[in-house]
Amino acid sequence: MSTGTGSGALLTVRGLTVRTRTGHPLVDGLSFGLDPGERLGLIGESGSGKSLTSLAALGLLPEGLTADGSITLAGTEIVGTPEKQLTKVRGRDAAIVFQEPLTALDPLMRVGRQIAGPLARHHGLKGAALRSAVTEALEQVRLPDPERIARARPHEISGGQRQRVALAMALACAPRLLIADEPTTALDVTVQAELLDLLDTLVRERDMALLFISHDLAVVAGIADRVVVMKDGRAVEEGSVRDVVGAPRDPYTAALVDSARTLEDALERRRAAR
Ligand SMILES: Nc1ncnc2c1ncn2[C@@H]1O[C@H](COP(=O)(O)OP(=O)(O)OP(=O)(O)O)[C@@H](O)[C@H]1O
Repeated sequence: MSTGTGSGALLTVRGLTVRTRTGHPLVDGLSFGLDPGERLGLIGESGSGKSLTSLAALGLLPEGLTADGSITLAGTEIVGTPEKQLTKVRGRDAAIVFQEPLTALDPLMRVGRQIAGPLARHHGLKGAALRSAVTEALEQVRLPDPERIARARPHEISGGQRQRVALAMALACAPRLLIADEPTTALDVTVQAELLDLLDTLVRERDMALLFISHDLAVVAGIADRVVVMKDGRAVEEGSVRDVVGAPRDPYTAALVDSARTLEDALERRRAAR
C-alpha cells in the first residue's frame, strides 16, 4: 500500500463548490489531495455529492451545474478550463469507470471497436497492431476468450464482463489516476468481490492512483489507504482508513462504522447458526 499523505501532488481539490442554476450548493467547500500511487476512498450516503465531485475532477459536470474553487490534475487546472484542453487530460492523466458500464459503452458497437477507439487515438495504432492491442487490453482485465468478447455487443456479455470492458477502456491510455464511481454496486456479491480484486491488482501493477467512490464503508476499507467522509456536500472527516474506522471522530462517521459493524455481526450470527 502507498504511504501517500494526501498532499495533492497528483490531484488537488481546494474549496470545490458545485452549484445549481439557482445557486444551491450540492458540493460545498470540499478540499482533499491525492498523491501519485495513492488510494483514496470517498464515502457518504446517497446524495452526499460523491459523484458530482468525481465528475468535476474531469470537467464532466452535467449541464446547469457550475464549479467554483480549484481542481488541479497533474498540474492542469480543471475548473473553468475550455473543453478542448480537457479532452487531452481525460484518458491520459485520469480516467473514470461508472457504476453502470453502459454509461461508457455504446450499446450498438462491438466491444473490440470501442476499445480500439482510445488505443488508436492515444497510441496511434492501426491494423494488426491495433487488433492485438485490443486483445491484450481484454486479457489484462482477465476476460476469458478475448476474441469472442471483442466481437460481441455490450448486451451479449454479462454485467461483470461489461464492467471489465469499461475498465479496459479506462486503462487503455495508461492514466495516472483511475476514478471508480461505485464500480461494483450494480453487480452481485461474488462478481463484486472478483472485480474489486482485479481493480486492486491492476492499480498495484500499474502504480496508478485510485479515487474510489462508494456508499459502502466495508468496500472502501478493503481497497483504500485513506478516506474522506462526505455528508451534504461537505467533508466531515478525513484520515487513514485504520484511524477513521478504528476511532471515528465525527458522529456521522461513527454511525457509518456502527452500521457496517452491525451488518458484520448479523452475518457472523448467521454463519454461526448454520
Ligand atoms: N444535474 C443535477 N441537477 C441538480 N441536482 C443534481 C444534479 N445531479 C445531482 N444533483 C443532486 O446533487 C446531490 C449530490 O449528487 P451526487 O450524485 O453527487 O451524490 P452521490 O453522493 O454520488 O449519491 P449517489 O451514490 O446516490 O449517486 C444530490 O442531491 C443530487 O440529487
